[in-house]
Amino acid sequence: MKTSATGGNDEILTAAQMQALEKQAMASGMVTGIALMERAGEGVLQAISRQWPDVLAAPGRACILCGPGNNGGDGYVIARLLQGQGWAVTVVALGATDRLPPDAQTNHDRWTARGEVMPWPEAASAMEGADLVIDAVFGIGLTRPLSPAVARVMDQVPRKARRVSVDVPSGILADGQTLTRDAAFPAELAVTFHCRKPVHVALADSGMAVAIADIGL
Ligand SMILES: NC(=O)C1=CN([C@@H]2O[C@H](COP(=O)(O)OP(=O)(O)OC[C@H]3O[C@@H](n4cnc5c(N)ncnc54)[C@H](O)[C@@H]3O)[C@@H](O)[C@H]2O)[C@@H](O)CC1
Ligand SMILES: [K+]
Repeated sequence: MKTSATGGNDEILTAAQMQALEKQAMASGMVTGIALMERAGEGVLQAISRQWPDVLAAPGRACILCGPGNNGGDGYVIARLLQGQGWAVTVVALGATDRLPPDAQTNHDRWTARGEVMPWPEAASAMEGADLVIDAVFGIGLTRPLSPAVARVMDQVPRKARRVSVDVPSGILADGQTLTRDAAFPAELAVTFHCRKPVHVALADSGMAVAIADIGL
């Protein structure tokens, strides 16, 4: 199996088990959600560097697709970190950006102090010519098939770009059940957190690179 571990461990947790673990860690005061989100964003960049050592060394143009939950929050962290490394970053948001969960909202607001957020209908033009496309649309919170408007964008992701999914490729359920619409982000690399979720085993077997980022849980 092509698992390039960047930390984490060998267990496999379902989405519900992972959510419970994060909740417990935050409730115990061991870590805050905002710290976990920052580590998640940093972990994705570290995993990209390990997968393709040349990519981050030569800043280019990145497009980050951000969803309505905490997976989107990770995307806003990545946008800020990439911009700090000299990348030209375009962020595209799915849905309203004033009703995000608190940690995602904080990172959205940190991003908008630095750059713009484009609305979802502009996703295809925003991705055009990008060297790196990051999928932070849905993670372990996905519960149903992508809407047609989201599925269409997944088909338009430029294949010349390096394509990275945060946690789980959007459109695929972390626990591996099949959805009625099979559109999903065409990731080359998926970077998950703490440990793999059930679907990462099958994704790695199908040839996708899967990295595990240690977020200190
Ligand atoms: N503080 C935290 O909770 C952390 C969360 N992390 C990230 O947060 C992700 C989980 O975040 P969330 O639980 O907010 O969930 P997601 O961000 O995966 O999904 C957001 C919301 O989208 C809605 N949804 C589900 N399927 C949909 C569909 N097909 N179309 C439209 N809307 C749909 C659901 O209501 C869901 O809550 C993880 O995958 C990981 O990337 C990491 O940042 C680590 C810390
Ligand atoms: K994702």
